[in-house]
Amino acid sequence: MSGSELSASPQPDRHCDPCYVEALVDCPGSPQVLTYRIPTGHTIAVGDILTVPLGRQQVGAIALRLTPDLPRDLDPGQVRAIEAVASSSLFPPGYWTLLQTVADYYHSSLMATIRVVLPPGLLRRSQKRVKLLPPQNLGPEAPLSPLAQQILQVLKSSKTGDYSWTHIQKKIKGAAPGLRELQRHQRVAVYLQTQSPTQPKTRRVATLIHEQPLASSLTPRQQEVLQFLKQRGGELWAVDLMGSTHASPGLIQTLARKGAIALSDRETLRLESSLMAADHPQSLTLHQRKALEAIQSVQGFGTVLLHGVTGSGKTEVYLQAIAPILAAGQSALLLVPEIGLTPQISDRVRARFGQRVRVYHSALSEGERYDTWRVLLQSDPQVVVGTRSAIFAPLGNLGLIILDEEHDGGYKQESPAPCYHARTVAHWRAQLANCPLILGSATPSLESWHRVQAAAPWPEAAQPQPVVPQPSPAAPAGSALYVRLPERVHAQPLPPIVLVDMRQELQRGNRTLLSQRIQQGLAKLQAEQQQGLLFINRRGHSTFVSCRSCGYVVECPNCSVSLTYHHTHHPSTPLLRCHYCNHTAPQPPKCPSCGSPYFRYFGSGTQRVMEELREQFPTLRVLRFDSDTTRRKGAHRELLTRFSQGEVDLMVGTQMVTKGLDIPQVQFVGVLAADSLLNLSDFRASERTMQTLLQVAGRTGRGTQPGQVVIQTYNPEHPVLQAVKDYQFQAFTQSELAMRQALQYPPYGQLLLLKLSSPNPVLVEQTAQEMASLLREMLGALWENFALLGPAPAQVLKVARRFRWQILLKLPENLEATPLSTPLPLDYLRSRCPREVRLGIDVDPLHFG
Ligand SMILES: Nc1ncnc2c1ncn2[C@@H]1O[C@H](COP(=O)(O)OP(=O)(O)OP(=O)(O)O)[C@@H](O)[C@H]1O
Ligand SMILES: [Zn+2]
Ligand SMILES: [Zn+2]
Repeated sequence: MSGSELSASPQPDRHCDPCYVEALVDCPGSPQVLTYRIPTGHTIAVGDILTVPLGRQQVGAIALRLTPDLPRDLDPGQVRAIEAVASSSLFPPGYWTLLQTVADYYHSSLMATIRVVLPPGLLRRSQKRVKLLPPQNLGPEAPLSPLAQQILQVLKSSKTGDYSWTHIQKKIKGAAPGLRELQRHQRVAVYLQTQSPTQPKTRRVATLIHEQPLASSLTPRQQEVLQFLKQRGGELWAVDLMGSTHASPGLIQTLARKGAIALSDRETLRLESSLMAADHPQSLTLHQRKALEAIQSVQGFGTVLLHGVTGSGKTEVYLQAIAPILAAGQSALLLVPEIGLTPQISDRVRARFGQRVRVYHSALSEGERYDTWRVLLQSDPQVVVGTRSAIFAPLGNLGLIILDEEHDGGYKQESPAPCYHARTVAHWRAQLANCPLILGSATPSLESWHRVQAAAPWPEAAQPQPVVPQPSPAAPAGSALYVRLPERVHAQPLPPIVLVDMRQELQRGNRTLLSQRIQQGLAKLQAEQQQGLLFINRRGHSTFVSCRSCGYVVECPNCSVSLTYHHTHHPSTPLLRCHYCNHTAPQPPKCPSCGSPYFRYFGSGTQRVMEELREQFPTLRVLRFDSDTTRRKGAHRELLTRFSQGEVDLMVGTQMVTKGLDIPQVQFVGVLAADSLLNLSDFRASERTMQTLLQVAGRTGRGTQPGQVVIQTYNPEHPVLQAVKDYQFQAFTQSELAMRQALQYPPYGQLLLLKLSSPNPVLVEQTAQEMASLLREMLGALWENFALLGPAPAQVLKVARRFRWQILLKLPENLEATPLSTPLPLDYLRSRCPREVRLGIDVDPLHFG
């Protein structure tokens, strides 16, 4: 299997007999591919989880390849047989091709890919167990050796007559011959138990049987509880019934005794679910209808870039595109870039499709992930809503993939390897499933924009050609459609954007964080019963703390960055925290260097703004929404509900407030320091600024009133800010693309970042230099326009006591979603890397820190 052969492989032959299997074995330390014999009578398919012998242990393995022949160098006598198939049919067809493609393209191993993708514990060891068999009356029992009798004694001491083999071995030295003897005499059975990572969870369910049981009469209170149960469809979890009716467990028991209800334990899957009022498809606007038609015109694989301004009703288009897929018995995947967006979107999807909706993201517990995986494997049509890892959800019959906010950096995995981008993987997955891929955004990425540039906008475009699954993962040019939703659903105007020059504010004597315009906006909120959002690019209190007399800055002992001041609420101790390694220390009362008690706080994080708001607007009800306040499970949903129900006037937050919120009462959006977005030393800074600002602006004016956006900056003439002010997305994109082309940055060339780190600062620098010259030599011969930038120390040289260097490769071809045509000598580089130096590879990197 190689990355360039991307076609769904047919289900492997299940009757390969006799034959061998190459299995990826979960060896301690590093996984290996080993060959095993398949005992006659066993059938195995690629992807089955196996239990195989390794040394004296039984370990987990995944069947990778079935083969009739042994490799020459293996002696058939030495090849061991697999012990058992622990579970089969765990993966949909084509799934292994997808994983192999990911591993190849991102220069990672298949095992690393599997670890990122599969629910943890799927490969966990199965356990060999021994159990007593009931005595058989086959005449006089044969005499047993003392060793065998000893084993029997141990087994008899167990209530269930059953122990793990490890336990028996611990009790009795050299027990193996005894066990064989007992097996021969059919006194014991040896079996394998796969350790399910979690036990199935059961819950008590109450089911209505008789409203008026004949045998005995019911009290009014009991009738009341029954009525409630009836209204809710006749079946509820017992805890929910008690919770909603305030009935005691005793009352529920009585109802069961009287024959009015039945109580039973039912296995529950740990799946998120909430009761949703059902909703119905909206009648589409003209633009939405055209977009839907375009999507439905795609036969087989093809991409559709849905470019719809904020509030244009993209979600409704997604929902109506999903409906016929489900009706046809297929499943759909809907991805969002950030976990904070899953409650909002999954609520909307559930309201439409009810119980067929599953939520899948990495913050699920081990048990939840495992359970969801099990449910997804059933063939029912389902909708999976999730973050980037959900692109690997094991749906068999996939009919549609949608990436909402496709431009968002949250789709890129930073660590651990493989550093995949869900959009790139989505292309491959859609291709394998031969289904459409919708990329939706108000501010498409330059990558996606570039891809469809050649395509004329629908419906002027020529009818897209029927798409045959392509042998190469690159999207065939003919199947990329571009569809626009140019206006909001009720044709509301986009909110006007005002740039405020903070230099002038200072001249006028305003030294606070809030310009006059923002102050005015906030002052109106309560009076007019409206809500507002305040966006700050940073969390925490301030970027750093320094001594007023000597300038000393408190730094992280492990990383070369200053610590950030955190002060959640008043009586709590102010803390200094490192945003790289999470090192935390109390704020020192005196300067460690000169002893002065006076400190200065630079920058403006969410906490600092909260304090300033409290001083200037004491009655304003403010909510903080950032990664500090949303750490708890369920916190996102809770805070958003409080906000959407009008319990607060203003929400202050980081990136999280910029996306997805659809609340008509939001009439005001303030952006505190636009410059902090622009000044990132990254070639994508302009693109990201544009996207972030247009997204956050789009949160307002979604009701009947136009809304207002105020952006504070020290640099109002900046071309990006000017483009934002006039909503000149297209013009901006064109000029940005021209610049990228001139510099051969993506989407015109491909980047590859080699990241080296080591506790030894000298060694890591030396290794980086050596690798750079090796690469220059080897790649320079291959590509004329190839460029190697660096080696250079990473922006933050030291993180968690490791020194970091990097090498950036700029490769000339437009290779997004195409495995490199020329293999890089990365394995060779890895082999040249000293043990103390770690080498990480980031293909198509988004962050260069
Ligand atoms: N055809 C329609 N008729 C009436 N209301 C609609 C229609 N389509 C969408 N809406 C409503 O318009 C609002 C905005 O839609 P939606 O949130 O889907 O926009 P969006 O394009 O996803 O926005 P954003 O990119 O800003 O998140 C929602 O409240 C939605 O219920
Ligand atoms: Zn000092
Ligand atoms: Zn640190």
